[in-house]
Amino acid sequence: MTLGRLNHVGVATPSIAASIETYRSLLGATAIGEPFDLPTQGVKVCFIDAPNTQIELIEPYDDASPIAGFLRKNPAGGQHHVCFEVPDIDAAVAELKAKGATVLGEPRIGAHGTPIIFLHPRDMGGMLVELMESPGDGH
Ligand SMILES: CC[C@H](C(=O)O)C(=O)SCCNC(=O)CCNC(=O)[C@H](O)C(C)(C)COP(=O)(O)OP(=O)(O)OC[C@H]1O[C@@H](n2cnc3c(N)ncnc32)[C@H](O)[C@@H]1OP(=O)(O)O
Ligand SMILES: [Co+2]
Repeated sequence: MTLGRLNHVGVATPSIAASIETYRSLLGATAIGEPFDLPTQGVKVCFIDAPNTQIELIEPYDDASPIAGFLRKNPAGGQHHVCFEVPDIDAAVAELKAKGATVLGEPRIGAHGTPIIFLHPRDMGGMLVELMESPGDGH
């Protein structure tokens, strides 16, 4: 497995609209994508571009959202996960499982339209790590 670029930092929020305003007013964010729903993953998503990576704002799509528990513990939201790119998600999953890591679920299509998986925080020193297969356009 080859660790690739940091594709995005996932930030959980109770309100994407409020977070957009914070990034715009405090940090001068200008490249703010249109929010969109990803019901298959239980979240609403909005990407804010930085020169070398993205902030992925995620808000629960419904009460069954995988981030609902996180927001109950952290009502104001906060850093939720980091996502690194890998060249081949299936090869990465096989290698990680062989190393005894807990891969959460099966590869499924994420917000960039390529397959993703998550490693359990206990395998990564308390940090939720997402791996995504590199998109063809490099972004
Ligand atoms: C996929 C679309 C988009 C994309 O980029 O394409 C996204 O990234 S959407 C992101 C939302 N989806 C996910 O997060 C899916 C993977 N996450 C999970 O399966 C769960 O959230 C899981 C298993 C990490 C935690 O589940 P849950 O919150 O229900 O369990 P617990 O509250 O019991 O937590 C267990 C243990 O993990 C710690 N924890 C939970 N969330 C995080 C986190 N974000 N970062 C670090 N640690 C986390 C929690 O504190 C518990 O620790 P413990 O020491 O056992 O108390
Ligand atoms: Co993500």
